[in-house]
Parts: sequence; C-alpha cells; structure tokens
Amino acid sequence: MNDSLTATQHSRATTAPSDVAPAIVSVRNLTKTYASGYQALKPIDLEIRRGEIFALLGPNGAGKTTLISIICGLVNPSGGTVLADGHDIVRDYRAARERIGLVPQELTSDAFESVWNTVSFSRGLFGKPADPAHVERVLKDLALWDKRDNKLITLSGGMKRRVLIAKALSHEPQILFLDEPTAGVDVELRRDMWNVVRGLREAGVTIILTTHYIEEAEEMADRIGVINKGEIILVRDKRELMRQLGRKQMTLQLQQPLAALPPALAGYPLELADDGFELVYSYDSQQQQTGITGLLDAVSAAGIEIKDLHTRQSSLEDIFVNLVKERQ
Ligand SMILES: Nc1ncnc2c1ncn2[C@@H]1O[C@H](COP(=O)(O)OP(=O)(O)OP(=O)(O)O)[C@@H](O)[C@H]1O
Repeated sequence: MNDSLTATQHSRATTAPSDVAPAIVSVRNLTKTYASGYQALKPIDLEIRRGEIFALLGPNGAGKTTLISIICGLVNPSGGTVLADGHDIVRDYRAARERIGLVPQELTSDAFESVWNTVSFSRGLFGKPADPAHVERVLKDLALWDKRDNKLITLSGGMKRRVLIAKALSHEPQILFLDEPTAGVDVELRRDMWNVVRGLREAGVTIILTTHYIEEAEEMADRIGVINKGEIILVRDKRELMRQLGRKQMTLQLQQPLAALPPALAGYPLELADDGFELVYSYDSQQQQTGITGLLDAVSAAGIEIKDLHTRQSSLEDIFVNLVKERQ
C-alpha cells in the first residue's frame, strides 16, 4: 500500500486504537425478526472503535451476516438503532451508507466489464463525482493497476477478491466491512490479503471482518466479538482475551504406558492419552501456583518415569470452541 492513499483518501487518519478511541459504529438494542418469525438477533449492543480491526466470530447461523447487512442498510432492523460515524442508518441512510464500504464474498458485477469500469461505476453509485486519480490510487494500492483493462472474467480468484475490495473503497469509506475475506483462498493469498487489510487500517480505515478462520482473527484483530444464536456473548481486546481465557497444557511422555491413573494422582486435573503413554495436565498460567512442581513430585513418587515433557498454550480456537459450547 503506498502513501498516497494514506494522505489523500483518509486525511483523518487515526492513531492506534486505544480505550479512549471514540466509537465509529454504535449499535444499540438492535433486534431482527425475519418475516418467518425467526429471531435472528436478540437485543444487540456493540461499539466499534475508530481505527480498529474488529473480528466478528460465530458459528454458522449465529447472525453475523444479518448484523452486518443491517449496519450496511441491506436488511431492515426490527428494533434499535445503529449510528455510523454519528449518522442513523435508517433516518440518515445516505450519509451513513456513504461512510461504509462492504466487501461481499462473491463478485456479482458484469463478468465482461473491465476492472477500471467496474470500480469507477461503484463510485458513481454513491453519487460521488468521477475521480480517476482516486480510482488509480486504489487500483495501484491493490496491485490491480496492470489489470485495469482486463475483463473480470479473465482474472484469477485472488484478483477478483482484490476487485471486490477496490469496489468497496471506490467511494472513500471510513468503515470497511469484509465478509469472510479469505474464504476459499490459498494460504499465500490469505497472507497477501491480510497485508492489504493492515495497510487499510494504517490508512485510517476502520475494519470489521467476519471470519470462519479463527487464525485470521488471531492474526489480525485488535478486538474480537463472539456472536452465538443472535447474541453477542463476548467483546474483548484480543490479547486480553487470550491472556484471560487461555489455558496451558503440559504433556508428560512416559517411558512405560499406564493402564489407568494411579490413585496417588487422582487429585490432579490429568488425562491419560496416547494409549497410556501420555499424561496431559491442564492449568491456568495466570495463577500464582500452577501446581506443576507438586504434580512432578507426585509423578516421581508414584514411580512413573518421564521420557519427555512439553507445554502448549491454548489458541483462540480453543477459547472460541469452549465459549460457544458453554452456551449450548
Ligand atoms: N431472509 C431470512 N429469512 C428467515 N430467516 C433468515 C433469513 N436470513 C437469515 N435467516 C436465519 O437467521 C439466522 C442467522 O443467519 P445469518 O446469515 O445472519 O448467520 P451467519 O452467522 O452469517 O451464518 P453463516 O456463518 O452461516 O453465514 C439463521 O438461522 C438463518 O437461517
């Protein structure tokens, strides 16, 4: 991403998000019941901070697309309010929508249109005057400049994804929603896309992404929101979340297999694994006392010989699975 976008598109570039960063999107008491009678969103309150990357995680059918579609004005809310940069998305639709870019999963544009025309046309849809210099910058930033005259149908999957982002940026939004930005793309392209998204954040764009790849949220997000069955069950700074909810496991590989846990070790949170060749101990690394010393003494006193030992920190995936499981 070059500096021109930084300087011109987002002259109000923000500093790094902090606790005091004001909300750029405010969701209050938002509900959605579809015509079928299905309540897809229970009352939702959510604040997205200016300049952050916010990842919205949730299992299939949790309500992610419904929430994003309401904020972007594609689906009507049943109740509650949403402000985008201070503009009510219903009463002040145009002003709110102008501030928002949405990168959907699929390219629905005319396959026989050129990259340049598609992106320029998107800008026009928001009533913005033509600005070839801006379109040029966006295409250059997304490494699409060489493809500007190519028809969409001739582009690779990765290039099509970039076109989706270019379209969403064509009208200079401050808030960018990415719906599953890297679904179905290979690892290399995923890393490429992450760099593009980081570049946008550096240029002052607030990013909200939904993802099934928890690794993506772990890698990219400043904050994480978890939605389950139409309810936001958690919103937390990513690092804090991993520190607070992260658990550690210590695995002891044994010289000889155990048929069962010896009674002397019954008081420890231990599991036998790998056909009795492993003892797995779970503990909270934040605690003053992890219990490791006592456990190792007890193992030794029980005459169990250890061949090797390793520890593993739980990932965001473990945390997410546990959170959602708890609510079922
Ligand atoms: N137009 C609709 N009419 C009735 N029910 C709907 C409609 N759209 C979505 N739903 C239901 O609302 C719930 C939430 O759907 P939504 O698409 O928001 O979930 P999601 O979290 O985005 O899921 P996924 O990860 O599978 O895309 C689902 O149970 C879905 O079946």
